[in-house]
Amino acid sequence: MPGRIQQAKREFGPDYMLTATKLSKVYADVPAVRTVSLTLAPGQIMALVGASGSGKSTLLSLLAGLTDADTGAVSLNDERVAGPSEVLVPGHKDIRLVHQEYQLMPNVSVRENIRYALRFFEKSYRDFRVDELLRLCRLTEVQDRVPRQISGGEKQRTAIARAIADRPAVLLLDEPFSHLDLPNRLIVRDLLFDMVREEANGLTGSRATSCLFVTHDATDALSIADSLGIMRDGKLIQIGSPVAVYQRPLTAYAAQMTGPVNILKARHLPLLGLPSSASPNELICLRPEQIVLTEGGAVGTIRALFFKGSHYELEIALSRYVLLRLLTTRTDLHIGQQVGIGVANESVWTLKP
Ligand SMILES: Nc1ncnc2c1ncn2[C@@H]1O[C@H](COP(=O)(O)OP(=O)(O)OP(=O)(O)O)[C@@H](O)[C@H]1O
Repeated sequence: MPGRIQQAKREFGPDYMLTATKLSKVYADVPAVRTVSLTLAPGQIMALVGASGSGKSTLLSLLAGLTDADTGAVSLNDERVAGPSEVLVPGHKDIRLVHQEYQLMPNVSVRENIRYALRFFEKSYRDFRVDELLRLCRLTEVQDRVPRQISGGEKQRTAIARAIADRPAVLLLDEPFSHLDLPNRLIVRDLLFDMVREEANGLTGSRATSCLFVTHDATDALSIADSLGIMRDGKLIQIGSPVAVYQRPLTAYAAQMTGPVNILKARHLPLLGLPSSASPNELICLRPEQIVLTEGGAVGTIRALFFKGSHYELEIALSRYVLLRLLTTRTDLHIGQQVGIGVANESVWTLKP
């Protein structure tokens, strides 16, 4: 019924743009976050990828209003998100952060954990929404169990269900995939994807939730995010579409954070049958899938061969110093075999130092 849907939209509030401007945070003498600026639009999924200690969790906590920034500001549309030292109850009512530890209430059931997030809603809507969330998050079967009686994946999904129950404007997730096996990763991935997409497209009639998640593994980030940022030593060093960051990483670190890659000095390009570069010490990157096995190309020796299910990953030595990784579906190869390889010149991408 259109009337009810419009009503729901009003109850859940307007769409929000989250903006961080030059955020910085130093712990003792450790600069955890350094002048980070970003914008998260309604209905957008952003992923931040970075090594352990690069400042991802601290940044999430700053964005959620749970840590005071030393400098810079967070705002939701035109409203500043206050830090914990400025308010009685830390956090912002329209921003949810799901921690790595889930933080479920230990002594109440899964159902009650989710229901609690809806305590200010009318009972009939609350019951309807809890059932809907249990179904969406595949928790119906375990709804009467307490957290210690469910698996890690079920805990993770309960935490997400609780966080999205009242359709926050912004959902922040700290390593949502890190402790999950493949089936659970896919469930959580699809859940986030559907939630943001459906609501962004107006299918549920409520406001568009935007989602920012941090991870040290880019695999999920590449497939579900609209925007991918790379964090290093507290800095957001690159941000763009997953395709752009994957294909055109600015640095060796950004290349390595977004997937398997070969990084070599430009002076070795002739070994691959490519023209030598004007700057021989420049670093270049080549993704493994951009190298093909071919007759008549540069010749190398297979040093290692790893079965990956749908394909093999090969390590091919072109010289004593140059080892390349590439992918193939060929099944007739063995270690020590000499093979020809080919690389298109346009696949080569020069990195900044
Ligand atoms: N409460 C704290 N007190 C002191 N230093 C801290 C504190 N929290 C984080 N740090 C430091 O700040 C830096 C960034 O930590 P943060 O947890 O934000 O990184 P991260 O990228 O989320 O790491 P991980 O992936 O391992 O969770 C690290 O050097 C960490 O040791």
